[in-house]
Amino acid sequence: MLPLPNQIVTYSPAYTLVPTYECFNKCTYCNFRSDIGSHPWMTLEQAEKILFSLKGQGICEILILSGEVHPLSSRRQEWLDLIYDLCVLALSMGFLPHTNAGILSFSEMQRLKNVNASMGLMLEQLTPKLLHTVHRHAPSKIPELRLQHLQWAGELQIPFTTGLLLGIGENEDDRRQTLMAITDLHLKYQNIQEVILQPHSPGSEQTFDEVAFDPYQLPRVIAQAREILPSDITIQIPPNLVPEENWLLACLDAGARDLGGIGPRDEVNPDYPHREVNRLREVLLSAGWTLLPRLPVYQRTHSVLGAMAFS
Ligand SMILES: O=c1nc2n(C[C@H](O)[C@H](O)[C@H](O)CO)c3cc(O)ccc3cc-2c(=O)[nH]1
Ligand SMILES: C[C@H]1O[C@@H](n2cnc3c(N)ncnc32)[C@H](O)[C@@H]1O
Ligand code: MET
Ligand code: SF4
Repeated sequence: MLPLPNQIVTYSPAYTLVPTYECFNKCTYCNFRSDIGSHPWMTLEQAEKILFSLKGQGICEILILSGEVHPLSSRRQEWLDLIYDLCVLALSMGFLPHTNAGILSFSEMQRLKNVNASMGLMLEQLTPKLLHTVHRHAPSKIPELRLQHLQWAGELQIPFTTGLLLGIGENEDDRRQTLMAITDLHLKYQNIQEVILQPHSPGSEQTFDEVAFDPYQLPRVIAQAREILPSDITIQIPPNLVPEENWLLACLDAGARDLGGIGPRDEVNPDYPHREVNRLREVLLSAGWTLLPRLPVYQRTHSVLGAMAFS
């Protein structure tokens, strides 16, 4: 018997490629970035080897997640070309790219749209007070810039993932404001597929010494988000950052319906490995949920690449 639609929870079998860890921002919660010039960038030859080894493993999405090169740097064009070429390579090998490379210009987004099934950028939190704390040295996290990026993604009709980073110094009202801004953009452009509610999870590399977002609060925040967001936006949570199975199930009861990209290494939070997909499937099934894989595009209407994926 097929599961009822409201009993389905999805995930995307994914692998993350990192063009560069180098980043001109210094978000204090980041465990990912490295200093400019400290490591060589990924080469297409390296990427080809990795992608070749992934064939036949059921992986569909290639998440291209990058540190950011300053918009005025002489290497900006080379960086964007590398991201573009990685997307083309992934497509040519039968994968669907999803790029989150931080803040891009309109023309950069326009170019990457042609080689991505979908794209993403976390709004994090809109409150400007974070520019004095965790984002003090992170010009890419200026709220207006991120809103502008989302607006352009809407104008370009790019199927899009955004989200909130939770527990970085915001309060409940700040979260509500951020969720309302996402709602407004979606009502205008209808291109937001999912909103990630991402609990801040400390790792070994970061300078921010705040505690983790309390995972016991997550179901409440999900319920709040579900009340604000339009019903055609799916709420995504990262299962590796919710270690207790009962609480993961409580998150689903509260309205989360997607577990994001699941792959061998969480590049953003390498200290929190994923459970085996089979284990996740068992846990969910014990409470009546059916875990199913999905593509990085939800609908066929928004992008040519998306339509091709379903044909
Ligand atoms: O597609 C995305 N996946 C995001 N993911 C998912 C993730 O990078 C991978 O898809 C899997 O974790 C791979 O194992 C995050 C995971 C984290 O632990 C922390 C932050 C993120 C943020 C994003 C994101 O902005 N976009
Ligand atoms: C790619 C996305 O990863 C998220 N991100 C960055 N660092 C952390 C962390 N320590 N814990 C959880 N999420 C994090 C941010 O929201 C960013 O936009
Ligand atoms: N640098 C981008 C951002 O923060 C994506 C990767 S973050 C680990 O938005
Ligand atoms: S979170 Fe993204 S923008 Fe911030 S320092 Fe890390 S890589 Fe750079």
